[in-house]
Amino acid sequence: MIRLQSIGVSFNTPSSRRNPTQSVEVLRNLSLDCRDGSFTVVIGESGCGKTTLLNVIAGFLTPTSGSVSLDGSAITGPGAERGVVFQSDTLLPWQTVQENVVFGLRLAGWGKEKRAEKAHEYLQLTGLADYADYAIDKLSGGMRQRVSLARALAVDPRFLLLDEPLGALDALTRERMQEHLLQVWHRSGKGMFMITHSVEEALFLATDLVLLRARPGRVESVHQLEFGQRFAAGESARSIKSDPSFVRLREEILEQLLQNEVKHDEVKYETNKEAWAA
Ligand SMILES: Nc1ncnc2c1ncn2[C@@H]1O[C@H](COP(=O)(O)OP(=O)(O)OP(=O)(O)O)[C@@H](O)[C@H]1O
Repeated sequence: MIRLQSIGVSFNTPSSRRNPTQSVEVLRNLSLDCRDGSFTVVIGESGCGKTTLLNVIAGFLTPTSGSVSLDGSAITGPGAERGVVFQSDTLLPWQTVQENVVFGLRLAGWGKEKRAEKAHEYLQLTGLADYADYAIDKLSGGMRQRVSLARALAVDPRFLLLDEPLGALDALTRERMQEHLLQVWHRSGKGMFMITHSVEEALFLATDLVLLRARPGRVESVHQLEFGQRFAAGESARSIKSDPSFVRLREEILEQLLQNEVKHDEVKYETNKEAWAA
């Protein structure tokens, strides 16, 4: 289990001559548990500290206060047990799909045959088995994100940390990718920690939906959900997303996010209403 205890993060901002040591508090007293095999999704207004939180878990950033641990051992830097997938893929365009997927294994000294075996396993899991020899630049955005997912999974992490992995995709591809993510989560048994701006996506995927409140970033509420499990058990995405309990919760959370935002900025309320609902 990944455990965040009373995390605080402050950044020194570009200083003025009058106030050379200005610091901005981004996260305050944030505690959260990410259980093995759970699908934790974090949502909250822009700038509330979601990526900062992911960076703390990934070990890219040391918190100013508090502690972050994996099974009781302090996280002090990046580690193979926590794979990261970013919004824009970081694939090597001159290599094939398969070469990209086994990139980390090659660095770890795996032999050719074992690499091919692993690649096959994860290309199957992400629905890319027929594209192993394709060049990266011949793939669509959704396929590229699936390659990123397969590459992160191939080194067998305990947790996958996903920073808005579907944010750059068109609406239809995004829906398909949500389903893919749930299948991968269900079949691989990995713990997922994901950031999104879409309330519907968060509700559909999460077992643990975390709402962050901004300035400074802190946990507002955590919802235990089972819509994703229903999809994994065979119910269709459309049936789940149109279920009255899903729609009601979507509206409640949307309203909560908008209320939080309006407290900061009256104008934002109207302009952001559509974006949240996307
Ligand atoms: N290295 C840094 N130095 C100074 N300020 C930073 C740094 N990293 C992030 N911030 C600030 O911390 C705040 C939170 O940023 P973060 O990227 O974590 O928010 P977010 O919720 O992920 O935002 P978004 O939804 O827009 O991606 C922002 O105000 C940002 O400007």
